[in-house]
Amino acid sequence: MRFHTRKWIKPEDLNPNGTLFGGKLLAWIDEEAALYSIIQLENQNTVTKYMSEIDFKSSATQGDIIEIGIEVVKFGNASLALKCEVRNKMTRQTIIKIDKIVMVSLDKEGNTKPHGKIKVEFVKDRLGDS
Ligand SMILES: CCCCCCCCCCCCCCCC(=O)SCCNC(=O)CCNC(=O)[C@H](O)C(C)(C)COP(=O)(O)OP(=O)(O)OC[C@H]1O[C@@H](n2cnc3c(N)ncnc32)[C@H](O)[C@@H]1OP(=O)(O)O
Repeated sequence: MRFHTRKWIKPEDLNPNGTLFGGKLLAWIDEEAALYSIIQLENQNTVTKYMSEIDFKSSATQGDIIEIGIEVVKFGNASLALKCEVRNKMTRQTIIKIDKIVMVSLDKEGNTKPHGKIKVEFVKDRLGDS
């Protein structure tokens, strides 16, 4: 799994108990999954369809640095299934794991649109040699 994004936990990210607010973390994960999928599928009209069980294994507190990892589970027809792990950058302790996030590629009318992708592509490969 590649951990693309790091976040520094600030006061505005905390719940009243002084630990990382779960909703904030889910918003970051959703954005990460959306951006990853938009780039992979080369379609800005890509939406979150499904998230499997969410298991908060540990928390984070102010000043912690966390990192968000995404890995492809499966390229479907219009869908892209991902898995996600968020961990503490320093301790490597897992904060959350989501086994399946399904993103779906849509057309301008909001109907599913086959994306035609079968494997992870890297931007450098798309640019070619020129
Ligand atoms: C270069 C950089 C540019 C940057 C540029 C930035 C642009 C900045 C834009 C940011 C964008 C952010 C986006 C954020 C993410 C949201 O916030 S998205 C908002 C929340 N999500 C929604 O509103 C989606 C609402 N749902 C829907 O509209 C409809 O359910 C959908 C998505 C059109 C799908 O309709 P449907 O009838 O279920 O379609 P269906 O054909 O049955 O299924 C489609 C696929 O989903 C799969 N699926 C359906 N249900 C399930 C399920 N329960 N479990 C698993 N898979 C399922 C199916 O198996 C199928 O897979 P494929 O066989 O095609 O591979």
